[in-house]
Amino acid sequence: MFSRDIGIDLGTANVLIHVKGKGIVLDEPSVVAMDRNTGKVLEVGEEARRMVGRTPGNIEAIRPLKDGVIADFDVTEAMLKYFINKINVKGFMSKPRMLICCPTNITKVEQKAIKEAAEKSGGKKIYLEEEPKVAAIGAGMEIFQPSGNMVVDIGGGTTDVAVLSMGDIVTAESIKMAGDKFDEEILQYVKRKYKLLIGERTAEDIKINVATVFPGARKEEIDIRGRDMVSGLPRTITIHSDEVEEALREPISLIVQSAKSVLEKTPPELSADIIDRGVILTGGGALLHGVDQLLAEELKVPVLLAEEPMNCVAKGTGLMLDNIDKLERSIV
Ligand SMILES: Nc1ncnc2c1ncn2[C@@H]1O[C@H](COP(=O)(O)OP(=O)(O)OP(=O)(O)O)[C@@H](O)[C@H]1O
Repeated sequence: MFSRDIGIDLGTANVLIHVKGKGIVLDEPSVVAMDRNTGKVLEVGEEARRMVGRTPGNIEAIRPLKDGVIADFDVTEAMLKYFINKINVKGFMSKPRMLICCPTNITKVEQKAIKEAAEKSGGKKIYLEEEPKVAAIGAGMEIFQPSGNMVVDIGGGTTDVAVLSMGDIVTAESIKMAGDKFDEEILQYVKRKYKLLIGERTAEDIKINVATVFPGARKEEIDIRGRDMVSGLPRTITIHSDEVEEALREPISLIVQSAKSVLEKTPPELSADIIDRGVILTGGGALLHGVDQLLAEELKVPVLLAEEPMNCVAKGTGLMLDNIDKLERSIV
């Protein structure tokens, strides 16, 4: 018999759904393709992502969550319902309880709206939880002990830095600098340096395949294609790791600064624990080459990359659902 509780990581870049007793059952990009004229949803998730930058005039591929906030609420609601229905085609979950992790900076009105959307998708009771806390739990940190744990969660839209103790956030910061902005910086760099226009997907390929943020730590190169800004014709160039390191130097320094400022506000006893336990990196952006090395050098504490960093929040919702009856009192 299947359990009825589900956990949802409603991310800027990806949505993951964890069903109690089954694990992660859905992992899809947060993209919706719509017909501009009729407002009809055409595709959701991976199929819609393939269309980004390749749609004809009447079709639009939308990312409804941007910069860690909900940019288009109706589309977010449609996407959430689509994914919940997708995992529940056989109707095995009637009236599940849902634990949803959504961007940190959303307003009370948006929180209420997400709850309503989840209720309309069949949820019996909806809980919302803060992302860094769930990411830390999913990364295996013992956050319920009276000791300091620090997590840096680098997603698509936001980076959340938090120090947790006894199950709660002690100090935290959330900045709108994460994976999407890295792509944008790479795109702008190629435009400036080579007068070549490239798409978001190409910029992401560069980031994943050749980028590093630790000077000299990676020596790769990749051929990329785009449109020459002068001739208007397609052109291929080769881009090297060192160039991408230069392009990402400023954006990554904002993440380093944010982590430093959280450490500066952390009570000394907890700081001492962080020296012993290290900082844990979660989120897809944590996979960016050299982030762990750079943070370790700058913060002067050990920095460890979580196992499967992109799944930490979804795994964390699963662990929280195991204790949901105990947690009911403490979460919204
Ligand atoms: N190997 C990699 N190297 C660098 N970046 C990567 C890698 N793999 C994935 N990413 C980036 O991780 C980001 C997505 O991470 P994740 O799924 O954790 O975000 P999210 O939870 O949807 O976002 P948010 O937490 O901001 O709402 C994307 O920007 C993606 O390009």
